[in-house]
Amino acid sequence: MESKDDEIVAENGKTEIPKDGSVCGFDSLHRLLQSSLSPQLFQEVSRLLLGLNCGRALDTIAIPEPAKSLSSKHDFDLQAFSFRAEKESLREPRIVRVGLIQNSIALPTTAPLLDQKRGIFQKLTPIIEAAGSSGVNILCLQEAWMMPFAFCTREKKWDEKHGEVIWNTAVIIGNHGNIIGKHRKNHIPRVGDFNESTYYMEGNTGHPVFETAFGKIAVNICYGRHHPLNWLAFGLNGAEIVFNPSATVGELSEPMWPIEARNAAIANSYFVCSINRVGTEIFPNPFTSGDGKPQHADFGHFYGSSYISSPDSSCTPSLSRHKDGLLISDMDLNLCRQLKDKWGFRMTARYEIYADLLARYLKPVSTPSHF
Ligand SMILES: NC(=O)NCCC(=O)O
Repeated sequence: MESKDDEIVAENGKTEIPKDGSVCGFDSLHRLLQSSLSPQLFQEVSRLLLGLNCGRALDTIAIPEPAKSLSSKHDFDLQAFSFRAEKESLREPRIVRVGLIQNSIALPTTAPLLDQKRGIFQKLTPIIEAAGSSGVNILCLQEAWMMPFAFCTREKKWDEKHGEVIWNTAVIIGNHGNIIGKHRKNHIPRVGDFNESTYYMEGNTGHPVFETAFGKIAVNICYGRHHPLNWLAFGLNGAEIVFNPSATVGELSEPMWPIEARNAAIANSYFVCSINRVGTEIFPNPFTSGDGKPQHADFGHFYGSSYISSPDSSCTPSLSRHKDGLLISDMDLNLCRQLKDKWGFRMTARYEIYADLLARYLKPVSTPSHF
């Protein structure tokens, strides 16, 4: 449901941010534009904002009735698109259907941990069923999807089983329930309230790419999206789709969100699937983060807005800024090779120069003996 009831500009001239996390009463910027502009203007604005895929706007996919009714019954955003590739003479299209789920937590952070986990499982069940009934081949959830993003308070309340080295790990599960592999988050943030380095260490799994029945996939966990060489490494290892399960808040990163993943998709000729959690999570004990802000108990608004970027620079509209959601997309993986051939970024790269620079940059500088 869309409403325009929220005031956008207050009497003092300052922009008011709606407290429900909507974009002035709309689910997303795209929906705001759609409702505010004439169809012709909206089409032109969408072309400029989202780009074109093989010269045309993305097609939407007809969503099966069972998925539609789950979305209206459980009030989650549901959108579906399709990225095409040019027809090739030697290869058949390689179309894979991907689903991304964004969600808020189900219970207050003060509820017993197991109840919280159960609550999230319960709210995710219909969304996962909608993905299944839509024929999704690969489904990705957000970072730390089964818990509040509690890595702000620096408190540690767990038993001795968790006392040793911990990593933030994404597990890749095959379509027979088998574990295909895992990836441990490479870059751990120390920014704003993201005090994650208190909890877990930098990953040691490198940049694995998993060869699945549906394509070569990799996972770049959240803050890793700010590191272009991290994206590059997944590309050099052969990824065709890189998932970026995230947890980030509006005040910190929202202007960066539509840019970084899209740029990575372009620069590395692969698809990027960006997922962010939804909602405001409030913790029992106020905390500070050494950034001069007064102590506070909430993490700010996790702004959802999950979306998919393609190697040809087109992207889907994003999911809701404040509601749970499922984004489905078909993608013809032949597009990765086609864009490599067109732009030749891999061929024209000067890796030897960068390798040399990095080797020199990493050499220890000699320090005076009195240090
Ligand atoms: N979860 C996480 O790494 N968040 C860091 C903040 C950001 O990268 O926007």
